[in-house]
Amino acid sequence: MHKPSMGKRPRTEDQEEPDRRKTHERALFQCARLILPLLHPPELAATSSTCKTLHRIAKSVTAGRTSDASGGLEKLPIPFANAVDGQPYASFAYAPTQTLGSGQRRTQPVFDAPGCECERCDGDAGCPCGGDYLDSGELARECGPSCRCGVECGNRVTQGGVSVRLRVVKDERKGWGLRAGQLIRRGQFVCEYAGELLTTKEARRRQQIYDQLTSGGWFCSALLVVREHLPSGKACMRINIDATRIGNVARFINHSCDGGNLSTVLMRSSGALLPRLCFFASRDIEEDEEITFSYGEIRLKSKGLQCFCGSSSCFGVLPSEST
Ligand SMILES: C[S@@+](CC[C@H](N)C(=O)[O-])C[C@H]1O[C@@H](n2cnc3c(N)ncnc32)[C@H](O)[C@@H]1O
Repeated sequence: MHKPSMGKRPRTEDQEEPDRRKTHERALFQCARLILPLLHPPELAATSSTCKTLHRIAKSVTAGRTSDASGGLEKLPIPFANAVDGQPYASFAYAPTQTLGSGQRRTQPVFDAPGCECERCDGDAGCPCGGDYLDSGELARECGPSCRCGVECGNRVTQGGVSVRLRVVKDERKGWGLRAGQLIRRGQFVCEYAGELLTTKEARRRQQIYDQLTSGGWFCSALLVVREHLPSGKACMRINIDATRIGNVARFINHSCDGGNLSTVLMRSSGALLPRLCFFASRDIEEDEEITFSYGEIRLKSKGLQCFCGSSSCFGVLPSEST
């Protein structure tokens, strides 16, 4: 005789379906939360239109990118603001300090600077690494890896990243630009120009590509060439920093023919391999004022990109040098 079973009745396929779907959705959600933040804006938009779950995650990725250009890599968030068009943010990989570009060998010439032996360097007139950045001309020194003091030393102001409030704001004619999010006092450190350090050969190769892209439409390159004259006066060291693909907030600083409101300082940290290009406020900068500097004096291309700096000394054309 057939006896009814007292245990659980086996579930039908129809009953299992919702559970299976939930498991799939959970797995999709977890994968998407890891993968979507890695996508470029067009891929993110395409993915977002495939289903509600991905749309929701893509929206939160966009909101995160818009609220902080540094993606949490600086002490303070650096939000984007755009009242010009629908682009919520600019896409690039954020690096708070310089990185070695492709083709660069890892062995760089070491700058032979002995570090200091101070217990505390703050206000210590005897510290050999110190100096007043604004009055030091274009070259300055800070404590660094070969010093006895630690990272908290007051003579390492450019090594902690951005510590003033900044915003990236879109302008109709100049594209994205950097604005002060607070009053910045004369002499305050604003940011370093961080990007990929390139060999001159690689810089020239990239510049050619960027020139072609720029002539073909709206493209902004951020390749900066810095020339440092060595004390002998006979030689010149050249530093090529490309912040176009990998860089920090300095890649948004636009040019001003009157020199803008920043001083550029080549900063050497005692014992560090290479100097870094650092920006300090050359005067008080009001909240919401655009932060600018001069890209240079030379204009090789008389028909170069039009300048919209708006200063009374505007040349009408952006500086252009042979790379
Ligand atoms: C380093 S990027 C600065 C950020 C850029 N505006 C963006 O949208 O990413 C340099 C480019 O910005 C634009 N730019 C900078 N200063 C400008 C100015 N004064 N007038 C017009 N365009 C400017 C040019 O297209 C230039 O090639």
